[in-house]
Amino acid sequence: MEIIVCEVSKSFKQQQVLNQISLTIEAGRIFCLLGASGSGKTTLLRIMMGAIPADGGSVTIGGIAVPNRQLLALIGYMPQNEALYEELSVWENLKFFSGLQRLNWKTFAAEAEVLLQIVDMAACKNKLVRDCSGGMKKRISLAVALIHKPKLLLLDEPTVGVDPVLRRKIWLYLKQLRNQGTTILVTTHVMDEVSQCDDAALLRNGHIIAKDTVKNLIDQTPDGNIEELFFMDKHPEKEVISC
Ligand SMILES: Nc1ncnc2c1ncn2[C@@H]1O[C@H](COP(=O)(O)OP(=O)(O)OP(=O)(O)O)[C@@H](O)[C@H]1O
Repeated sequence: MEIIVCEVSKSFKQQQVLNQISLTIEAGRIFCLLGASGSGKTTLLRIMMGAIPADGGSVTIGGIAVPNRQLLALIGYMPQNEALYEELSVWENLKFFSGLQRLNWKTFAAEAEVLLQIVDMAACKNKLVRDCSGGMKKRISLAVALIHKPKLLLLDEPTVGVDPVLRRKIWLYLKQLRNQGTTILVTTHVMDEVSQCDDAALLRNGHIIAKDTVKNLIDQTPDGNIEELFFMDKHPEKEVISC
């Protein structure tokens, strides 16, 4: 599902976080939104799915203007801070969220087993979420976002705190989903993650300072390090103080 972000702006009180952001995310690609902590990645993601309103501009997903209740059924959202029920087990959480998406039992059970294997939580499926570690909660949250096989995945820093072996497994799975036509948007401030993606946009001081295929972005740098593009920004604005 193609996402078109058109001149989106957002301020919190006096602080302008997003300044007329325009961006097209092509369907069936893995797109990375890269920016420092506090640069507005989560804010943009939340506007894209209609969780918070923009002050100006518009977002369409698959040609439908956001916010739209029907669209939500097609989106899998993994927030940065897990929104799980601590008093329920891992399995019960998956069951609860699949119920919101009206999955029947058989479809749910088959999909849940597969996802728990992928995020390496199959052996802990009866554990209460409150007894899980931060990294485990992250993995459960990813499984929750995927349970209804969404056409669009919005993943806010999905692999933070995940060990390298599992991270590789998760990326392999995301690429498999991409190959089946799922559009995936991930935010990160970790450069390594960008290389897993097809396209990337760099967010700085409320602006997109570069956007292209990851390959083309790497080719623009002297040493193959996309991070360099932040230093090569030709229009550095006054640093935004975010606290
Ligand atoms: N509801 C809110 N009220 C006030 N300020 C907010 C709110 N949400 C976000 N902000 C501010 O907007 C700025 C951007 O925050 P955001 O969470 O979008 O950044 P981010 O790039 O996702 O950061 P991180 O990588 O640390 O998660 C920050 O300065 C943050 O404090």
